[in-house]
Amino acid sequence: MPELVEGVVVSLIAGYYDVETPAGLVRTRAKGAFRKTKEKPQVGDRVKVKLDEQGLAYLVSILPRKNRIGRPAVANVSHVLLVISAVEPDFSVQLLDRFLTFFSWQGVQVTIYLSKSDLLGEEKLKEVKDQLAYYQQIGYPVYLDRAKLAEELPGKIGPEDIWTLAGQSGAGKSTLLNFIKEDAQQETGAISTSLNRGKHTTRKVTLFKLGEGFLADTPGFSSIDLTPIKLTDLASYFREFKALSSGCKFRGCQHLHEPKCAVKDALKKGKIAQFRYDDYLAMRTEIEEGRIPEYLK
Ligand SMILES: Nc1nc2c(ncn2[C@@H]2O[C@H](COP(=O)(O)OP(=O)(O)OP(=O)(O)O)[C@@H](O)[C@H]2O)c(=O)[nH]1
Ligand SMILES: [Zn+2]
Repeated sequence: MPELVEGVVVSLIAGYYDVETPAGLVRTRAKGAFRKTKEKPQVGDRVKVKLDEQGLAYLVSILPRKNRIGRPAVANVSHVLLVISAVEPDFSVQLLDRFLTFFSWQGVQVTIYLSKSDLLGEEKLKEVKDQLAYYQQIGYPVYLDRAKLAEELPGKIGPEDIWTLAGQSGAGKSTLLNFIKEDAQQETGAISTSLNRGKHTTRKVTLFKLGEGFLADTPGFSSIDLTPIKLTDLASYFREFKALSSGCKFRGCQHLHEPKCAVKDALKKGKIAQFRYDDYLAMRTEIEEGRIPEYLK
């Protein structure tokens, strides 16, 4: 009786799929019949693997995919570590809001890391910190300290979780990834083999074990496209709006000119930041007109 096990595709190498299973890492080939179908297994896919009597392993099916994001693409991303720089490129809540909205739409949770805070003067840094405090308050974990992030990250990655990095070009994704990998390597010698393998496949993506799940071993991605978002859904991706929307008089309230709107009420009282609301309006226009800002391309 051939044995069927479930696992996660952690890398693609010359026609082979390496699958992490409860029994360890298994190098598999896609089954002939399955290869003919259009669907190709991707890194991050949960798959079923059949082990035959000769000890050969075949990837026989892909379980339903939750999402597929980034370049190179990773399937089933559960969390993004969003790197946003204090300078070069300059910190901007507009940029941050667009990333957060995109990931919310994709059903991905976000942890924010502010890079290059060392390059900012005290006064400017305080401004940025104040703005980030708002995001923390609405539920996004925020880190400014790289060492603290690297230390706490493994504990945040639960079983089945797949994390990847994202952020604007030059934000510091590679720098952070290298730091995290070094830190992880010092903690556990066990993952060093998969880390080394990753080094030779920089254009491809590899998942390495971190915490109880995985972190993608690539600098992640910098471009996102918001234009496919349905306009009437946009407000639901602003988490503090969503939390309040049950208090709006109208179901499906877009928080524009509707009477008795809980979101506009909170805005007036200063509970919702004006910059968030302004961004909501700006993004509505962008989606309506089908254009996205230059820095997101
Ligand atoms: N001072 C300082 N410099 C940093 C920090 N993080 C990154 N840098 C520098 O910022 C530059 C860009 O960093 P990368 O890590 O290459 O940025 P990236 O996000 O991977 O960029 P892309 O590959 O273009 O997407 C490099 O010169 C880094 O050395 C930081 O926390 N402080
Ligand atoms: Zn409303």
